[in-house]
Amino acid sequence: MTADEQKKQVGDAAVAYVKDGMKVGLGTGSTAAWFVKAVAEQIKAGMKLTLVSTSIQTTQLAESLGLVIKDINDVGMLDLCVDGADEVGPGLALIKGGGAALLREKLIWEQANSCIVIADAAKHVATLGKFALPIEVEPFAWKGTVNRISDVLIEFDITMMPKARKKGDDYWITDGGNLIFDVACGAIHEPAGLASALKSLTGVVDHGLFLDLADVALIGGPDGVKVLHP
Ligand SMILES: O=C[C@H](O)[C@H](O)[C@H](O)COP(=O)(O)O
Repeated sequence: MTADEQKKQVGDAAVAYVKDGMKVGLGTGSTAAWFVKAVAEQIKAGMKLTLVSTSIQTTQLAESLGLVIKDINDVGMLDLCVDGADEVGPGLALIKGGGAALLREKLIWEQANSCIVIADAAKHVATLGKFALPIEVEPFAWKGTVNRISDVLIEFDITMMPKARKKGDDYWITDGGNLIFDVACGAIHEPAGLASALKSLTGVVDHGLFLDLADVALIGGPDGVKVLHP
């Protein structure tokens, strides 16, 4: 079973958690895209949902499928958010942001009563950190911010320095107008400590550690979908 088949498998499986009348957050990325497509099928079949999106990319996909995306500020608390991840670790601690959507994703996740992460089996790991941790940085005075990020990383025994994400020769700019730096941590032994130390830095808008946010993980694989809880 290919990774893409597993992504479809979990995107389809997540639809079982969606009930008529719910307010639902749509995640970003190649896995979440399968969920968006499955939701579009449900709506075609008559289900009524209020939908919000975690990125411009997802809004474009949803609208191309005929879905209506509402402004999160007009919707209030969500019943459910379904999104992909780059790594799913112990306790359903996650690394997200491989698609640079981490800030809007985290805002939507924090405004949802229940969050489901969907991923193919290769992303289920014993220790977070093989996937480079994305950090979203305010562009003004970014060099100083990156120096302070590097100091924090050293405190956590992470010796790899932040690397600016680029699109060709240009810096990658997020939907919110910020820069992304990726850190090849290797292994993150203290995710909670690292998360709060990074978040405390002026200039760090947010980072891709999603801790204590996922309520359920659906992990794809040849033996079917595994359902995990924190
Ligand atoms: O910024 C992007 C998101 O956090 C994605 O959910 C994450 O990168 C996983 O994407 P994919 O399903 O394409 O691997």
